[in-house]
Amino acid sequence: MDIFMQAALDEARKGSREGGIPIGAVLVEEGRIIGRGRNRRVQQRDQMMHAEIDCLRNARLTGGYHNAVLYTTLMPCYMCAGAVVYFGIKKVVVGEARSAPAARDFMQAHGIEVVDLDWAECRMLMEEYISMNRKQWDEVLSELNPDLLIQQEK
Ligand SMILES: O=c1cc[nH]c(=O)[nH]1
Repeated sequence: MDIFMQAALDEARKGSREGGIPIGAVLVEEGRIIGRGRNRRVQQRDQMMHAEIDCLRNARLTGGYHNAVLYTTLMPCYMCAGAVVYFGIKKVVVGEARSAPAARDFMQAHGIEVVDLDWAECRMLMEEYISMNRKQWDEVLSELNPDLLIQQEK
């Protein structure tokens, strides 16, 4: 069991209890969690508030995260992947990558190591959320840049 993915999952579950989208993230440096966050789109009515962004906003300032690893329950989207690249994070560990089109290739093209654990718990949490909130999740997906989606299908 990966304790850091478990911590990200705890964030996702917290989000779910708040009525939000169950995606969580933690930032880890030298074996310690220095930031935690969860998707708060619904709670704060803020479409920028993805789990990874919330996590980075909450992270302790250390003068860069070059030695940090980001754990996130869902493969990061392009916005979150951009933040990962911006902050020089070198490794991202992902709970699952099936629930949404995402930016795996973009991160790898920037030299970031991406580890996909494909955890059943992460998948099930999202599957349950999507089945009960189809309209809300479709709204999230409809925000994605269609050009990027077409590129992924190729
Ligand atoms: O919180 C979220 C939502 C969608 N995609 C992400 O990468 N994070």
